[in-house]
Amino acid sequence: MSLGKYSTFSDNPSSLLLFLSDFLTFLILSDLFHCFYRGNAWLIFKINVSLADKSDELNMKKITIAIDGFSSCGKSTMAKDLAREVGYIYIDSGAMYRAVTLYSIENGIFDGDIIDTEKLKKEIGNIHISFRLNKEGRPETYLNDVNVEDKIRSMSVSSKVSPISALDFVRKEMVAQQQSMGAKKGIVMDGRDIGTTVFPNAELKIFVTATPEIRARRRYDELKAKGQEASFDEILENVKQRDYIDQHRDVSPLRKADDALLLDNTNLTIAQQKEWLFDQFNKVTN
Ligand SMILES: Nc1ncnc2c1ncn2[C@@H]1O[C@H](COP(=O)(O)OP(=O)(O)O)[C@@H](O)[C@H]1O
Ligand SMILES: Nc1ccn([C@H]2C[C@H](O)[C@@H](COP(=O)(O)OP(=O)(O)O)O2)c(=O)n1
Repeated sequence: MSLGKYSTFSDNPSSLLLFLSDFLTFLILSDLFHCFYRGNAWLIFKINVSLADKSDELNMKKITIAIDGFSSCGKSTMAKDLAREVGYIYIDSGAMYRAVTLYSIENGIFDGDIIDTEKLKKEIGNIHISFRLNKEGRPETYLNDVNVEDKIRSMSVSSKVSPISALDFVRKEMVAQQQSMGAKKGIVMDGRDIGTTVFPNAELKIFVTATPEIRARRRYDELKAKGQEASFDEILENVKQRDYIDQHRDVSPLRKADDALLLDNTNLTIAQQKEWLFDQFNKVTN
């Protein structure tokens, strides 16, 4: 039997070296081939996975998320976090009622605590509210193209916003604007009536609550951190008053939608409530 060029090991010992060197070359080449093949296979796998990811992204069902609850319990904090992470639009519906209140204060619609409803009704069409991202990517509220983000959080607005938001024609206008903002889904909106009136078919509804004292403490800390004048007792009183007015008004009173999940975050940190909300989002979307 011919062993070709290796047939004469015994005759020529150098042929053994030749055989070993060829064998080694074969091993190296086969290893290289393997690496190359596996490398390409890995690359193809990665391309497929990322294409699948992309198509998942493109086909992913966008949902509507409604977060309602009592004043100052952390609704917008959790809503903003979720919206940023999942690439949804975030709308603070309370900011819209606050902007209408600021407009009313600045345009002679208030006489003390009395509201000139006829004047406001005539002017409601002149009130244009929009949200724009600031340099840090956080949404800020604009009233007729003027940034009013800080002004609308002041105590003078907080103390007048509940009666303004109880007016039916104000609510009708705001709800219409909110519904058009959420027409394409992929939105997180927080407020008082989002799960009950604005988006009754929202796929995920959350109702947040915490004790009035802890909510007042959170708001107090926030105002202090911004360097604004604040009295804890005044804030606590305002929180309680607004809870009452918001729950007892005729139009869209604050209440938990039957299909909303209840979250009492009195003893939760911001990170814990964020994690809880993400879990709920994943349950609905996966
Ligand atoms: N779980 C929490 N623990 C402590 N502070 C919180 C928590 N959630 C929110 N906050 C803080 O409380 C304040 C009110 O929160 P915010 O999200 O504006 O409430 P809401 O939108 O319900 O009025 C903010 O300063 C926020 O940073
Ligand atoms: N969807 C909404 C959102 C807010 N409101 C009203 C009731 C609230 O007292 C005011 C202010 O809302 P906002 O969410 O800014 O109030 P807090 O941040 O919780 O203090 O607006 C409402 O009636 N309906």
